[in-house]
Amino acid sequence: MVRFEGVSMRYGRAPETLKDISFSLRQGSFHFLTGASGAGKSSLLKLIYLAHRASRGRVELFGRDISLLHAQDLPFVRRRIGVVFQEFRLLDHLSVFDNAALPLRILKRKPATYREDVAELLTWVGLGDRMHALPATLSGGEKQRLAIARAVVDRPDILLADEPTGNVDPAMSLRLLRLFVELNRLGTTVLIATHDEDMVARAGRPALRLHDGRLLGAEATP
Ligand SMILES: Nc1ncnc2c1ncn2[C@@H]1O[C@H](COP(=O)(O)OP(=O)(O)OP(=O)(O)O)[C@@H](O)[C@H]1O
Repeated sequence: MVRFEGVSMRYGRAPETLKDISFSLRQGSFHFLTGASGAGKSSLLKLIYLAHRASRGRVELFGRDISLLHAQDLPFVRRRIGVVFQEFRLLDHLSVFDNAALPLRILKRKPATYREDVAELLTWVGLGDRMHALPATLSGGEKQRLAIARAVVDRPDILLADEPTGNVDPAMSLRLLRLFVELNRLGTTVLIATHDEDMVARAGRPALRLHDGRLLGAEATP
């Protein structure tokens, strides 16, 4: 699903943020990505969701070297990847329901085909009674849960989540973890960047550990 071979990346002319990273994520696997603030977790996710290019090495997605993808292929590849951004990136003028349904709206699916599923998903993340609200009226934790609902609504092949439980209480964190586990059980490859070592321990899943832009440890390659 995802394969990095000797990958480095830098922002502009700055020194390398990620250095010589190699790992692979098999289809259907579930990993955490841990490391101190600034270790490079978000940067590594950016390489996978094609928001940034490697400065060295090779990144493969779905068995294809991404440097060989044509520009017109990029939207199709991106569509297979659900992303929970650290800063949510919700659309302020759309309701909670329409934000959650956004990937389906972009695909021009008919609302009648997804209305119930989206409502059920929003209920699952505890937003069943906020479906008609605007994002500006939500708490930080509610925004985070909406961002998660939007990322998983179209059952992506890969789910990337950047600190997805940073703003919620332990009970909701557990509930969201169960949502990720359930999605993974249905076949989605999951990679969650987090500081939450308790969640990592509880989940009993392998972790890729970043330190100062380098990947540590034998756990890194499943
Ligand atoms: N857009 C950018 N331009 C320049 N430098 C950046 C940019 N984004 C991140 N960096 C730098 O890259 C390094 C890694 O940042 P990154 O956000 O990937 O770390 P992180 O492990 O996700 O941190 P956190 O847990 O605080 O989110 C940091 O030194 C950061 O300042």
